[in-house]
Amino acid sequence: MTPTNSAEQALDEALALVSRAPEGGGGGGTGGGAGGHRAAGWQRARDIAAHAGSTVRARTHRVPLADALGEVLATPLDALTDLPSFDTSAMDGWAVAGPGPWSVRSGGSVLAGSERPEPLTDGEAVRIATGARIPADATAVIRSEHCREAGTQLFADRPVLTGQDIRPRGQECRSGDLLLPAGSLVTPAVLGLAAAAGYDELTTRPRPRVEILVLGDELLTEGRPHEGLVRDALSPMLGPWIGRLGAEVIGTRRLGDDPAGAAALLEAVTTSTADVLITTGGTASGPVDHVHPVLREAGADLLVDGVAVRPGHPMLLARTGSGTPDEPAVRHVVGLPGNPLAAVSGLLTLAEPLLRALAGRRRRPRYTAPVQGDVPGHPYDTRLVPVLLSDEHAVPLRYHGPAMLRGVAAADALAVVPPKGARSGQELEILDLPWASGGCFT
Ligand SMILES: Nc1nc2c(c(=O)[nH]1)N[C@H]1C(S)=C(S)[C@@H](COP(=O)(O)OP(=O)(O)OC[C@H]3O[C@@H](n4cnc5c(N)ncnc54)[C@H](O)[C@@H]3O)O[C@H]1N2
Ligand code: MOO
Repeated sequence: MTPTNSAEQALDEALALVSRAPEGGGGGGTGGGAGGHRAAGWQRARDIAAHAGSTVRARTHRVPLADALGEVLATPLDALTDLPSFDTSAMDGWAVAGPGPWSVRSGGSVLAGSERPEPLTDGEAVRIATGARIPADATAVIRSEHCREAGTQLFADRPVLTGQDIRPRGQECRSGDLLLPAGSLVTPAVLGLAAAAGYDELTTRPRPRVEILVLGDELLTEGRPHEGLVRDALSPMLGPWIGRLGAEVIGTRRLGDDPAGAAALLEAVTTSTADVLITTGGTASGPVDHVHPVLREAGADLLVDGVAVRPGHPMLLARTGSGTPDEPAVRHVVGLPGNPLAAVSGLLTLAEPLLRALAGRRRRPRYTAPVQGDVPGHPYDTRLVPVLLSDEHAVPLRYHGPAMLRGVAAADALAVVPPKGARSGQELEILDLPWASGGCFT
């Protein structure tokens, strides 16, 4: 089974043959692309995007614990207390002092959270709960199932070791110990640790702010496509997706293909309060594709202008502002192609590494999976193909054409198919979709 759309592939290959000159391997080189773009190799484009994000001066803020989820620690997490902060019982049972048998102290149990218990005298036992404070001079805790009461005496069923089932103060950490370094991702586990260690707030790097601009006159916001108009598939998809990438989406706007749309785009590129503008459509060389002209007019630096990847070829990354006192705001623009799967490709190729770096997050560890079935390749470009992940294989899905979302909507991940394709069983790099695994906590 070769679960690819071969007719579409043939067309893509034919187009590539007439529109670009071959570049050795396509994985790292550059070459003439759509509209004279200089396409970066796929991996190189990701590296440029990650580097662009890592060179922006980091902001920090102090937020309540719950708001820090998914952000990155801007300062080390030092313990504000010993943990545990008192000697505590690890089990429900008896705190005892010295060798047994012990005389049972009357007057109830020592419970978790109760006030400081009276010290034990040698030969004495008191009933104790898990998490309760150990009375001074106790030498061990005996689990309730390992001893028996007879009258006012307590007998152990097995030898009792000094210190058994007592968690001594500071066993996990001492006040001031480094628990996690700056740069750690705040996961649910980190929130738990921070709370245990006494934190109410954390100092983190704020999420990068993203504004989404959806370009196109042919887009409907409701109902069925008709009369050459299509539903806007990107507005509903991009906001939540970009949120899952760890960014804060401050707004999504739709702009027309007319001069007013171009003017609004120029204004956004030059004055938006977002760290990153993500545009869709208008990246190619059609009569109303005004992303390039607007970036030129804004004096933006084009860091990536086309990528040797299918779909998604005309995607771009640009930067405005230099971070100097004259131009304090550095702003990046990610131009995603309008074709919906091409936009997804741009999201994973450029937006994801850029946003990760701006958020201060480490790059995702790379991993591979063997592909099921031969996968045709583009002659020079990398392909990103929606796959389902089974226990053993990445299984390519159909409906992966640039204008289609049917494949990716059913997918766990995209597989990175090198130029010229892959043989069945070949290990392919896998790009997880943020909801499938390894995603953000948003
Ligand atoms: N002469 C050339 N033409 C094209 C080239 C090329 O190299 N030379 N590249 C093709 C490729 S590859 C892609 S991808 C597209 C990129 O086009 P744009 O980014 O300029 O996008 P548009 O032209 O505005 O739209 C393309 C396509 O996508 C539909 N679209 C746009 N926005 C949405 C949306 N929000 N929801 C759903 N569909 C959307 C739009 O209707 C078009 O069908 O350019 C090729 N052309
Ligand atoms: O094929 Mo274009 O590369 O993104 O649709």
